[in-house]
Amino acid sequence: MHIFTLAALLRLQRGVRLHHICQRHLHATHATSSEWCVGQPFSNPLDELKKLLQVPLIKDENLIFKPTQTEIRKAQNIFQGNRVEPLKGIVNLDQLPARDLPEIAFIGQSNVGKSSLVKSLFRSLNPKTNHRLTVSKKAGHTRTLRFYEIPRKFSLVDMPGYGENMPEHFVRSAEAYIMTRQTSRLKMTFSLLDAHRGMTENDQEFLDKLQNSNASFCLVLTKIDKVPHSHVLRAFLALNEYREKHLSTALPQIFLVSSLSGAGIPLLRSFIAYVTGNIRISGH
Ligand SMILES: Nc1nc2c(ncn2[C@@H]2O[C@H](COP(=O)(O)OP(=O)(O)OP(=O)(O)O)[C@@H](O)[C@H]2O)c(=O)[nH]1
Repeated sequence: MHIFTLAALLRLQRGVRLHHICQRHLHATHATSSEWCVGQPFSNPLDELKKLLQVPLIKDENLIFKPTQTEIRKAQNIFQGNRVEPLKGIVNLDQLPARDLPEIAFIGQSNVGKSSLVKSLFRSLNPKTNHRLTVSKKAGHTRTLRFYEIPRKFSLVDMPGYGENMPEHFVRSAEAYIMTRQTSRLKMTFSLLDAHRGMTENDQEFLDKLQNSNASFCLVLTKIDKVPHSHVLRAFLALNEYREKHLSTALPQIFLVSSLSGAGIPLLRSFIAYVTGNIRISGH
């Protein structure tokens, strides 16, 4: 039986030192991006990583968000079957949208893949959004808070990145939005980290700020297509260990995604639909 509830997850802390276990039990592998189970209606890339370890990757499976295929399809319909309205980018918080919708924010180092992820969540059936959401190899491309609204359901907020080419207004725009908006509309902040680069000092600094702010946040490893599974596993375990030691308010679930291949995207859509109150998940 699932015991997953958001409130319960926020209280949970576990003390497993998986990183060290990993060093002893990791199978050598050169599996590549194409081997993530992208085509399956429900596929959590974490399931692929489990095959690389001889010990459980997750101590308590009950903590993992596991929607049914019907629930995943419902979430899919919300993202792909509705009109998406890209709003004008803002920098000043007094210009925040007035509409009373739940909001979800994506934050992370510049170039980590925030815009690509938002684009991937809405992909294909919304050509207008695809057109308006631009990505770039150049770090620091996104300069403003950009809201993508599904009317009457929720808004996704793409943010400028911290680190290289960070806009000078970052602290009073992006950071202030996350720290203050959580008391009203912001339901979850997704903190993105690059599976290829691993966690950087900038990431640690920002995650520590999130922890101290009591924001509801969870971690996402991006670009999992870019490196072998063994590399993703190491990045996952290092991040999980940091979470267990330092980020007691982060949700235990770490999402793995590739905006390029689509791996992990249906699961993330379901989670967003769930935390914004747009679908119910059985047993949770
Ligand atoms: N291989 C791979 N490349 C990706 C993925 N997601 C993003 N990228 C690439 O990474 C670069 C940066 O992507 P963006 O989505 O613009 O990153 P961002 O975090 O919004 O960047 P800033 O606007 O600089 O903050 C682009 O060249 C993307 O094509 C992914 O899942 N896999």
